[in-house]
Amino acid sequence: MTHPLPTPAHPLRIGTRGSPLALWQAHEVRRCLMAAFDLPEAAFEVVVIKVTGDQVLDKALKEIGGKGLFTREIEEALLDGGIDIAVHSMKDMPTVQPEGLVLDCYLAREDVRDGFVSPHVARLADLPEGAVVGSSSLRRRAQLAHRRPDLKLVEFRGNVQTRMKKLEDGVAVATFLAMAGLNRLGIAHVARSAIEPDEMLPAVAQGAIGVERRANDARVEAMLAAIHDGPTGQRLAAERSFLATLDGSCETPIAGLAILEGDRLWLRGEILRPDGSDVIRAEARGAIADGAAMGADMARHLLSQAPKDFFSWR
Ligand SMILES: NCc1[nH]cc(CCC(=O)O)c1CC(=O)O
Repeated sequence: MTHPLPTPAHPLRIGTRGSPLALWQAHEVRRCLMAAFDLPEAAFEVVVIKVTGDQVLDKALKEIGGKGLFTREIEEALLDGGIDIAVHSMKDMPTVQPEGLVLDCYLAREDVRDGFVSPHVARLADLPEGAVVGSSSLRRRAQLAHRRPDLKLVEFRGNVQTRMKKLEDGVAVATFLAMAGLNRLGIAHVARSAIEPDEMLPAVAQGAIGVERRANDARVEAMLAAIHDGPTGQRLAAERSFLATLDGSCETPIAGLAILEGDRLWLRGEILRPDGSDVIRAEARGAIADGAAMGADMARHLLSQAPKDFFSWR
């Protein structure tokens, strides 16, 4: 390191949302940096930033206007210099960052699968005819409606505890949470089973933590390079290029997953109508270095297959 490292007197400020999962992720980034540079905990300061998306719990996310809802205030703090890095769930991140910010550091990816959460039913396939399931994710709702048109879908938001209470109260018999979040919070047991990607393809970048920085901050750039996970970067390059070409966000019914197989990359993607009446899927295999091009090609292929009115909900 040619740059001075942070010290307890001049700590590196890590910006995050205040949810339990977001805090865990910020502390994980701190742990990685402490280990990489042999620094004490006091060389870092975790700064909690309130974001619009966390304060509006009574409305469906898509009503309050999706993109950047959980990130805007954090990115403003980063640009203003109030924080030095920002930690995000990559699943929630738009594919384009504001001028002056860069998002190219990813920690090693967690479990990418969705978890099936239910006090009564062991697996997705065991849901009885007409069962009520709770989810506010446009992707999960569309995938379920497609697979099981008999199910009744209700909106479900709030933290894990709130959702578990709703299940106990009988508001729904099951819901879905990313296994990554449950694993990180040490509560994977609330999921009765993990849903394999061929049954429910996860959201692009699900399970990956990203660290955003100012483009002109060379010290932070060098520090983040030390904790970046290359394979996760290769997978997200393909998935996020797919998403970018579709012009989607985490609140649109788009799913995508890249898996590395030796020196090859296997990419799967799908787009759905929100009511599940239609799904268009594709998959491709190619060289890892071609991941971004594969993602864009796959997106264009899906778009060319989609009927004219497929995106009329946008
Ligand atoms: N959209 C909310 C969100 N963003 C990231 C995660 C989970 C952790 C991850 O995927 O990295 C979740 C909650 C969920 O889908 O259960």
